[in-house]
Amino acid sequence: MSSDGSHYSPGLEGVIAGETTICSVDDGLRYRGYSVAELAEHCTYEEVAYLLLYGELPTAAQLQAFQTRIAAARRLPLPLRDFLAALPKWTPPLDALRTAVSALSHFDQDVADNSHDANLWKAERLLGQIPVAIVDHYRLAQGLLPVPARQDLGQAANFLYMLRGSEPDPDEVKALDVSLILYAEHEFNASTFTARVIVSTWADMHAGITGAIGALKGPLHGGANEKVMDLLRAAGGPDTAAAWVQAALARKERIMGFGHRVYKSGDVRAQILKKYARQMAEKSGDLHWEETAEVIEQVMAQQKNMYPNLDWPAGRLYHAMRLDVPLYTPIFAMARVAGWAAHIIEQMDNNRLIRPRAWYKGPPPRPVRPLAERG
Ligand SMILES: CC(=O)SCCNC(=O)CCNC(=O)[C@H](O)C(C)(C)COP(=O)(O)OP(=O)(O)OC[C@H]1O[C@@H](n2cnc3c(N)ncnc32)[C@H](O)[C@@H]1OP(=O)(O)O
Ligand SMILES: O=C([O-])CC(=O)C(=O)O
Repeated sequence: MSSDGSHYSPGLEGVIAGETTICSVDDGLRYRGYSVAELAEHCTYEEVAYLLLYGELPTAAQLQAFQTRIAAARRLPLPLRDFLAALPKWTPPLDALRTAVSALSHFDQDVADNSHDANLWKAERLLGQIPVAIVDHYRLAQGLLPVPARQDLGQAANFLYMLRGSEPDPDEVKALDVSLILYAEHEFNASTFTARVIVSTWADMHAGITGAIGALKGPLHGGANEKVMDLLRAAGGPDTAAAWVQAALARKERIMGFGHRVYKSGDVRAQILKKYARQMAEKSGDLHWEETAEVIEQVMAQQKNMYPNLDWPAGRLYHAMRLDVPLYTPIFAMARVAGWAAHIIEQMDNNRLIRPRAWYKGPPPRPVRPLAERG
């Protein structure tokens, strides 16, 4: 293929860069053929993670065994916990998680085994370890002792339990669980594609997921959910939000939580999670930010024909649940690890090195002048 740009699409927009059986975005969002709306209504995050990794929804016995294996992995090697405690207090939780996943590779006996089975074992262990890494680091940074994980709780409930050290509220567990399901997978998004590129060199699961967390950080991708509350606070309230967003658009600012590379007329996940964000705000007795968000949605639709993505309700939901903002992108990572791992396994099971070409726009061929002749 020539490098003259005839196949070039900036940002790879619209380019089919691989095959997958995990997720489709064309006919509504589906994981392995199931609509996310149905999965969010009828399943738990663990059922969905099993579906993504193994290709089918689990039977009750398969789910029980899967949950037991994940729960058994819910602890960190002590040297890693000590290292997390030693990080500067201002270390962003997502950066600490990226470091933790990289460090976990040194303690995993199967790190160099890229077989299908070993990749599944490593994925299950990471499903158990990642929430612990997030919460242990968070508590240690606040001078609090980590709370040991519970074996009897699902991912959402155990996360809230470890964070607060108290029995989690069932409504909060359900809302967080739905957000984890909706965040779990999304085809060839930037972080998943990063993971696939990394493992296409025959690196390993931990390398792929460490890189994926790095890619997730940016505010054009996972980092957007941490910007939502800043934006709402800047907008002030329902009475000032329209003028604020119009002025922000006039300044050519991006409204975080709006727009999407694939969805140009709305993201079904944002509709699903909006209901939970509102319910949780009602429960907290404060609808101020829901009402402010409503005004911003109207202005964005009218003026830009642009609609919310999943990060928009997720930021508000987590705020209504009294979670600190720097935990929001780590929660995205804790959910997306199922999708990342499924894609890593799919890539490695049928691998070809991912190595595209670039359209060269630099200087034409020219001779090297010896150092003494330059200047
Ligand atoms: C779960 C997720 O990770 S979803 C993504 C989360 N990210 C965000 O919410 C960040 C805000 N959104 C954005 O920046 C974008 O919509 C993206 C990056 C998500 C997708 O954008 P792309 O498909 O690459 O479109 P692109 O960045 O080329 O933007 C096209 C035009 O729309 C504008 N635009 C895109 N998103 C927004 C936005 N949120 N607010 C205002 N304008 C926007 C751009 O400024 C650009 O305008 P121009 O043509 O006048 O320069
Ligand atoms: O698909 C994308 O570009 C971004 C993403 O991860 C998502 O929407 O969940």
